[in-house]
Amino acid sequence: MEGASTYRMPFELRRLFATLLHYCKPSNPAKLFETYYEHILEDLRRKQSELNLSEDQILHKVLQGINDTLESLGKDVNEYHLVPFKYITSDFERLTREIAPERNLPVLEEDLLAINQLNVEQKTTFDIVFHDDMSAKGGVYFEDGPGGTGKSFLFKVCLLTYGSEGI
Ligand SMILES: Nc1ncnc2c1ncn2[C@@H]1O[C@H](COP(=O)(O)OP(=O)(O)OP(=O)(O)O)[C@@H](O)[C@H]1O
Repeated sequence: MEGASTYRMPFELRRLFATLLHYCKPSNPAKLFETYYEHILEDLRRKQSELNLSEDQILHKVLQGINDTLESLGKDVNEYHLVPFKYITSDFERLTREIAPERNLPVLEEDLLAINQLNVEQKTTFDIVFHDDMSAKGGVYFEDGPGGTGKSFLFKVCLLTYGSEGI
């Protein structure tokens, strides 16, 4: 952790910290957490005044970052007793976590133009999906077809449209 803290980004340190907890089983996780706490929250500290974050909210976000990695390893941050209270994730945070990676995808200029390139089948599917969503009908859609027929292309256009509409 000490070496990594000099050249790794804080969010990477949270991931590394979680990985260490899981694979290296430190004898005193709370002490390790306390020692590197300021390193693993540096990014949040910088945004603290801009986002008006309290110390409790920063701690919550740090635990959330660690827990995200631990959950992908089948664990829970509460098992390590890093803090003297139970960490609880709200349903909203869970939902945001699923959506956030999609929202953070880099958008290229060519991607923004892709909506004008949809072929007839892609456009028909796109219209069905967005008509349903705009009319608040919503739904779950299953996209299938032979390889190379443009499923990923259509999916990318749908994602970008969702993002730009703020849906
Ligand atoms: N409407 C379109 N206009 C221009 N290029 C397209 C269009 N649709 C798909 N393509 C291009 O065709 C190629 C194959 O498309 P895509 O990867 O979306 O197919 P796919 O059905 O997801 O394939 P696979 O099932 O093999 O992953 C890609 O290079 C993609 O950019």
